[in-house]
Amino acid sequence: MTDLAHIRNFSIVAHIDHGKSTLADRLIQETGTVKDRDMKEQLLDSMDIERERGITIKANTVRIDYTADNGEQYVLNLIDTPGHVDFAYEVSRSMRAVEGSLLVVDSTQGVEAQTLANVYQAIDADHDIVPVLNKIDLPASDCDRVAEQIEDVIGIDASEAIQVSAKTGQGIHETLEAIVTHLPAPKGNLDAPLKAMLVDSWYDAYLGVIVLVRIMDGTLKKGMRVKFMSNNTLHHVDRVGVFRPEMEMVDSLGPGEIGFLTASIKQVRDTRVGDTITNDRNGAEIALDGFKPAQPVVFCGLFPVDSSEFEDLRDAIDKLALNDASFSFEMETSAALGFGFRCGFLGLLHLEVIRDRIEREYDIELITTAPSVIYHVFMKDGEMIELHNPADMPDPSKVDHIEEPRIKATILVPDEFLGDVLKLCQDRRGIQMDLTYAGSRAMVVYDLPLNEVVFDFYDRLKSVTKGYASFDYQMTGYTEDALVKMSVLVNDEPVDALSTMVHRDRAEMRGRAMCEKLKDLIPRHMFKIPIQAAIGGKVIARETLSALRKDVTAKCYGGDATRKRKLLDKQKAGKKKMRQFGKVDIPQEAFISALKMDS
Ligand SMILES: Nc1nc2c(ncn2[C@@H]2O[C@H](COP(=O)(O)OP(=O)(O)OP(=O)(O)O)[C@@H](O)[C@H]2O)c(=O)[nH]1
Repeated sequence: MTDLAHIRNFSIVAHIDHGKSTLADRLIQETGTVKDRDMKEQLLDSMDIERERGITIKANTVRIDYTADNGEQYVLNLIDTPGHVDFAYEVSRSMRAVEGSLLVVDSTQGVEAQTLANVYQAIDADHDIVPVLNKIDLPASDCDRVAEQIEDVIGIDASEAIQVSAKTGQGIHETLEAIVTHLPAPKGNLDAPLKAMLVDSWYDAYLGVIVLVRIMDGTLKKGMRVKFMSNNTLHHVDRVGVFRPEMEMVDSLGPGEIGFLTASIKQVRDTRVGDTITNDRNGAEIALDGFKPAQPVVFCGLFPVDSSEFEDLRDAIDKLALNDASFSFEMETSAALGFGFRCGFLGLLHLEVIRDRIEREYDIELITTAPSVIYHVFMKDGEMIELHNPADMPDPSKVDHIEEPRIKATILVPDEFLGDVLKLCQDRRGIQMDLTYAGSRAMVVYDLPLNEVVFDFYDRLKSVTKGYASFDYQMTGYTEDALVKMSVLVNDEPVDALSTMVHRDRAEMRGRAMCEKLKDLIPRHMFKIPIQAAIGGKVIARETLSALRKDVTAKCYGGDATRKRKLLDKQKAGKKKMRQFGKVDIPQEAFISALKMDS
């Protein structure tokens, strides 16, 4: 157990790619926490997929021993937090477990939208903040300008910002000293009953559920019985330990410390993030302020391309959900796609990560239907239905009105692209709330419908600004609008997986665009195929895919049977990734591509 005065708990907040993980690696290396030969790049990003995509998904933790220039021994606990908007909630909960933050800003870029969003979370959690200007080894680094920007835009003192290159190691020692001298020691009472905050939990194949905790008061000891206060369940603590970053067992953890426990818990779902853990008897009476649970905001259907893989998909989803309480699912049947699951995600990146993991780790090819947000459908009889799937839209004659979720989006963009960004937001039914300048960059705040953002807004934003814009959002609430369900019919059969909710004024444009896209995406068949978009019974757009006249084997005149078979086999292989709708084959990519909008 370490005395409180010699503990510092901190997190690193940064915009994506500003060097948070590299800096964490450097801090670990400089203090000899991991031997040089064991050092891999981005040590804290443990999952393969994270390493490949270079993004941090789960919060990770490491305990670092550091002997400061004053000769004293300190324990530094770093909780690494994700930088992407989808995981803003994970950032907020880990923030509550520490007292300070390093604010990392790339000195060649400056403050970005996620820098703001994350630093505001740190300020909300009452953190002391040490600004760090990273990437000073690069010629484009401009520390004075960026320090000024931090003061102007964020409003914190940056006169003592530390200049660092996480790449070369310059400034790392100064950063460690600043953590010890500028960040506060945690507070806590050793003699009080145990009060530990459940910060995070995940499933480990060998140890069962691992629970990351921050001890507020009292002591957590191996062998003791504890109570989870949210549901009064009792558990026998069989291991207590810390991350260095590998697990190291210890006998106990005291106030201010961060570590983990295991207690033969089988499912992540049995551990509620934000819960308070205390003694089974004479425990704390008042729990810590709970956190809000993560709510999925984007829903889509996942179906196996090969329907015989449904059970495998169920297995994969069950396993993934064990480790990810923010991912929700229920079984879904679709006339067109057969059996599958309707799944809820924190955002699009979360969706992509889960889909990739199913395809890659479980080797199941998937059809992903159009992502949708949750609509509130108010019926004439006063009932309110939460609509997760446009295919379940009730009969419109019984609907009184529909509300959709809206967001407050903050976009930072260099001046020259401002016009394009405003146009994009306007086209997506946005309402401009604010426009300010910080140097040569504009900061625009828009009120936008979430449904216009979930699909490809971020891709479009990146492409119209050549990657220079940064974007962050928060949900604000629900408002009523003129929304309708648009269905798509291929060869006169409705394809429910392609139905979407759209604004009435845009329905025709969207319908036309979708039919044109589908016409390109669906291969020609031996017969003519009408492709239609409709609202209720009314067709609003139509394209016709003409019939394929030539038989692929026709040119193999003569009787070369092998060649003919080869050609047919080739055609079959091409079909593998398609699903049949009535008599029509629709390729997998059509489901996503058809919904991408060009504006
Ligand atoms: N030249 C230079 N490159 C750096 C420095 N620090 C980080 N990088 C590079 O910048 C890129 C992003 O760094 P990361 O550490 O992955 O950024 P991050 O903020 O952790 O990103 P996420 O974990 O995805 O949020 C990587 O290619 C790093 O190698 C630095 O000081 N100098």
